[in-house]
Amino acid sequence: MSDILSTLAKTLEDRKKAEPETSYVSSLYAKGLDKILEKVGEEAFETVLAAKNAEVDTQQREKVVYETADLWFHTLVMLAQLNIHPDEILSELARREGLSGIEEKASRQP
Ligand SMILES: N=c1c2ncn([C@@H]3O[C@H](COP(=O)(O)OP(=O)(O)OP(=O)(O)O)[C@@H](O)[C@H]3O)c2ncn1[C@@H]1O[C@H](COP(=O)(O)O)[C@@H](O)[C@H]1O
Repeated sequence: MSDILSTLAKTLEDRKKAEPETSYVSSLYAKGLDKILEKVGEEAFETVLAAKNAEVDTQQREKVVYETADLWFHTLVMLAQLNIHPDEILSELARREGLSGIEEKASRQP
């Protein structure tokens, strides 16, 4: 796992013990899963919008990076709230490596 992802995962875990007044992450935990999911949905929408704009205006590229970072960050908060470590997602991606999406779909039970 990249260093930054690993460090962030640890920070998100530590924030479970912090006060909501002093930490944005703790304030999200305190508001609960529904609020975190609302943020994930909001950031996903903003990412899609930025990507669509970047298709016609290459100067919007930075906005895609910024919004995707917001989306990944809030997704990591969601995982932390559910006690799922990002390593589990990376392991799943590693498991799928080399497995063609077309073949995998064709092998699914009807
Ligand atoms: N990577 C991030 C990160 N990315 C985005 N954000 C915050 O996410 C929020 C999302 O922006 P919005 O404009 O949608 O938020 P908002 O309008 O305040 O939200 P609502 O009130 O509408 O829900 C902003 O407050 C950003 O500052 C982040 N906050 C924290 N981190 C990381 O998390 C660590 C712990 O943060 P704290 O818990 O705040 O110490 C930090 O050291 C960083 O490494």
